[in-house]
Amino acid sequence: MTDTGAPPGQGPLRATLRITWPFLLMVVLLAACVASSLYVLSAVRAFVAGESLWTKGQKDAIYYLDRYAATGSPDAYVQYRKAVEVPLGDKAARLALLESRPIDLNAAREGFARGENHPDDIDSLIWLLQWFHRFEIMRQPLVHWVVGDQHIASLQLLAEEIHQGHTAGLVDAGTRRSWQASIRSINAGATPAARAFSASLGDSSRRIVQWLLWANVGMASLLILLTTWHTRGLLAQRQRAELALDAEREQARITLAAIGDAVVTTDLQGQVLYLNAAAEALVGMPAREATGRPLAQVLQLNDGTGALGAEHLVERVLRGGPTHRDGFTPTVVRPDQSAVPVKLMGSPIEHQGRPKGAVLVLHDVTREQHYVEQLSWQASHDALTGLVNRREFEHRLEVLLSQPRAVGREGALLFVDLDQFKLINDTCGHQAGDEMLREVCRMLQSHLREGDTLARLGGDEFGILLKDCPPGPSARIAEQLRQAGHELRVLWEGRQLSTGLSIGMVQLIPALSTIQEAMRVADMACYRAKEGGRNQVFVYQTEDIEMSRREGDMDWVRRLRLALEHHRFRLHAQTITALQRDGAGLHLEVLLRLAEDGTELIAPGCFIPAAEHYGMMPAIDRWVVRHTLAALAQHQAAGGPAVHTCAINLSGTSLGDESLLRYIHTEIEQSGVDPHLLCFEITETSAISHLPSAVRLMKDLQQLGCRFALDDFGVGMSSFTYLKHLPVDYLKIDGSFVRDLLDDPTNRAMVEMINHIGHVMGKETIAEFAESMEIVDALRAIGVDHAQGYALSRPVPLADCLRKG
Ligand SMILES: Nc1nc2c(ncn2[C@@H]2O[C@H](COP(=O)(O)OP(=O)(O)OP(=O)(O)O)[C@@H](O)[C@H]2O)c(=O)[nH]1
Repeated sequence: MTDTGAPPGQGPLRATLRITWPFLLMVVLLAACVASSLYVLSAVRAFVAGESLWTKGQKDAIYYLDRYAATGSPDAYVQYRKAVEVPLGDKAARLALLESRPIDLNAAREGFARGENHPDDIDSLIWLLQWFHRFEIMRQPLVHWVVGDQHIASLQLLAEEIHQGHTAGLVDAGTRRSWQASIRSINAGATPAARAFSASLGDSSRRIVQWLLWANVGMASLLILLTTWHTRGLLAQRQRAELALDAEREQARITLAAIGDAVVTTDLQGQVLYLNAAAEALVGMPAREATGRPLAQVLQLNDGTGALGAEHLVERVLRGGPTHRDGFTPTVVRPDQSAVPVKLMGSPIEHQGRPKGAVLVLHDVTREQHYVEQLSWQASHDALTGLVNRREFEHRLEVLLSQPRAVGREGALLFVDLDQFKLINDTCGHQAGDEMLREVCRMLQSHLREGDTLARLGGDEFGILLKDCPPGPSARIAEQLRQAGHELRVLWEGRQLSTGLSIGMVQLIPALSTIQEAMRVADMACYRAKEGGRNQVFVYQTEDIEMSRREGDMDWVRRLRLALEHHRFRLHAQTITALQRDGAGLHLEVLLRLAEDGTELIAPGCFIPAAEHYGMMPAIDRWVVRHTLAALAQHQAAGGPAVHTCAINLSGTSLGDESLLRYIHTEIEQSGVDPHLLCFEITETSAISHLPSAVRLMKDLQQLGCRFALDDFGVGMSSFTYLKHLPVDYLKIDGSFVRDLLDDPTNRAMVEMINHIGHVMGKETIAEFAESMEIVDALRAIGVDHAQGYALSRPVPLADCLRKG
C-alpha cells in the first residue's frame, strides 16, 4: 500500500517531517554555508576597506609631514597627526588582538575606530583577525602590514624631531633638506610596503572568494547528491509500496473472483463500481457493462419492501438500516425472470472515517432452501410411498378437529391395514412388499376425493381423512377401497400378488375432540375388522360397548409399550409367612407396579388383562424375570439376609412361548442366582388352558431346581382333576375364599378342602389375602402352611423387602 497518510497514531506534521527532514536539513546546511560565506566576504571587504584607509593615512601623513618639514606650518603638523592616527589605530587594534594576552577586545575596537573603519565593520574585522590570522591566506597581508607599520614608526620618530626643531626655532635650510630627504627615504620604503600589503590583501581576498565559491559549490553538490540519494530511497520505498498494493489488489481481485458469493460495490450515490464474477453470473450482466450504472439498473432485487429494484438499498446500507424486510428472504430477479433467493448483507465502505460507498454481498441460498424444503418434506412424508407420514396426518387431523364441523358432514377417519402382508414379505421378499405398498397407495389415492388426506402411518398401515363427508358416503368410500384392495393384483417376478384391506372407520363427531381419542377409536375399529375375519370395513358406533372396552385396552397397550420403553415398571414384593413352623429364610412374592408420570403406582390388575389380550405379557414377564434376578444377584453380592423363596408370576400367555424358557435359562445363568431360590407362579386357569406347554416349562425349570406355585387355586374347581398333571410345589388358595373365611362357612370349607387335597398330593399351601390376624389364626388352625396378606406384611419395594429380610 502507498504511504498516503500518517501511520496510525502519528499526526500529519510528524508524518511530513518523517519524509522531509533530510531535505530540511540540507536547506539549513546550505543556508548556513551561504550565510557564513557572506559573513566572511563582508569581513574581507571590511579588511580591504580598512587597508585602503590605512594606506591613505600613511600617504597623507608623509605628505603633511613633508609640508610641515618645509614650512613649519602648525596646520600641516595637525594634518599630519590626524593622518597618522589611522595606521596607528589599526596597529593598536592588531596588537590588542594578536599580541596582547589576554585579548583586549575593547582596545581592538578602539584601535579600529581610530583607524576610521566603519563601526558596523569593526566586529567582523575583529572576528577575521582573531580566527584567521594563523591561516596562510591572512599571514601574508599581516606581514606586509607589520612592515608598513615599521615605516610609520620611522615617520613618527622623524615627525617628533621635526616638531621639536620647529618648536625650538632652530631650523635652517640644510635641516629642512635633510628632513625632507629622510621623508622621501621613508616614503620610498613605505610606498612599496603599502602596495605589497594591498596586493597581498587583494590576492587573499580573491582566494577567499574562490574558496568560498568552491565551498558553496561543493556544499550545493553534496546537497544535490544527498537529495538525489534520499529521493531515490523515497521512490524505491514508494515503488515497493505500490508493488505491495498491486499484489494486495491482485490477491483481493482473485479472492473476490474466486468466492462463490456475489460482491457488488457502489459509490455513495449508488453507482456500481465493481462486480465480481459471481455477481456477474447472478445479475446476468458483465462487469464492464454494469460499472457506472445505478445499482437498481443492475440488480433487480425483491427485498420484501414492495418495490422491485435496489434504488434505496445503498441509502439504507449507509444509514445502517436493514437490507430487507425482516423474516423475508430477498430474491434477485435475473434477466430471464428466474428468481434466485439470496442472503443479503451490506456494509458501508469507509476511508479515514468517512463513507465512500457501500459493499453488498449476496449469498445464493437456493441450495440451502432446497435442503430445508427437503428436510421439511422428509419430516412430514414417507419416503417409500411419498405420502404424508403419521406426524403430518395427525397434524391435519388436529386441524380438522379444531375447526367447526357441519352436523352430519363431520368427515371420517379411516385406518387401513393390509391383510397378511407379512406373507408377501416372507414369500416374495421385502422389495415385493414395497411394491405392493406402493400399489396399494396408488390405488387408495385413485379412489379418494380432492381434499382428502391419505397417509402412511407406518408398516402396512394407512390413514385416510375424508373431509366434509356424511356417514353414508364415507362408508361407501370405505367399501370401495376395501373392494379395490381385494381386487388389486400386483405382478412380481411372474407372480400375482394380492392382499386384502381391513378398514376401521369412525365418523369425526364432536364427541371425538382429541387426536389421541380419534386415532385410538379408528385403530380399534381396524382391529375389529381384523378380528372379524379381515378384508372388511368396521364402522365404529359410538354406542358400541365392547368397542369402548377395547378402546381402554388399546390405551393400555400404548401405555405399556411406553412403560417398557421408558422403564416405568417397578418391582415390589410382599413376604409370605410360614404358619406352622419357623421359616428357613425370606419367602417373598415379587409384584409388578406401573409408575406413570404424576400418578400413583398402578397395580397389575389394571393392565394385565389388556397386556394379555394384546400379547404384551411375554415382554412384561421377561422384564420382571430379568430385573428380579438382577435384584437378587445384587442382594446376594451385598451379603443381605438369606432368601429362601422368591416367587415370580408368569402369565398364561407366556407359557406357550418357547423363547421365554430359553430366556429364563439364560438370565438365571447370567445372573448367577441359585435356581433353587426361584418359584414361578402361574394361575390355575392359564396353566390348564396351556397345559402341555405349561407342563413342559415346569419340568424343564424344575430340572434346574426351580419350584412352581399354582396361583388363584380354587376358582376353576372343575379343573381340579388337572392338578395331578401339574408338577407344582405350592397351591396358592385364591383370596376370594380366604377373605371371607371367618364369616362364610362355605369359603372356610373350600380352604380346608384345598389345603387337604394339596397336602394329600404332596404340595404346600399358601393362603392369599390374610387381611387380619383372626384370619391368620384361622388359617394356622386349618393347617395352611403359609399365609400372605396385609395382616402380616404389606407390599414394599423389592429392594427394601430384601434388605429387611
Ligand atoms: N416390504 C415392507 N414391509 C414392511 C414395511 N414396514 C413394515 N413391513 C412389514 O409389514 C408387516 C406388517 O405385518 P402386520 O401388520 O403385523 O401383520 P400382517 O402380516 O399384515 O397381518 P395382519 O395385519 O394381522 O393381517 C411386517 O412383517 C413388517 O415387517 C416396509 O416398509 N416394507
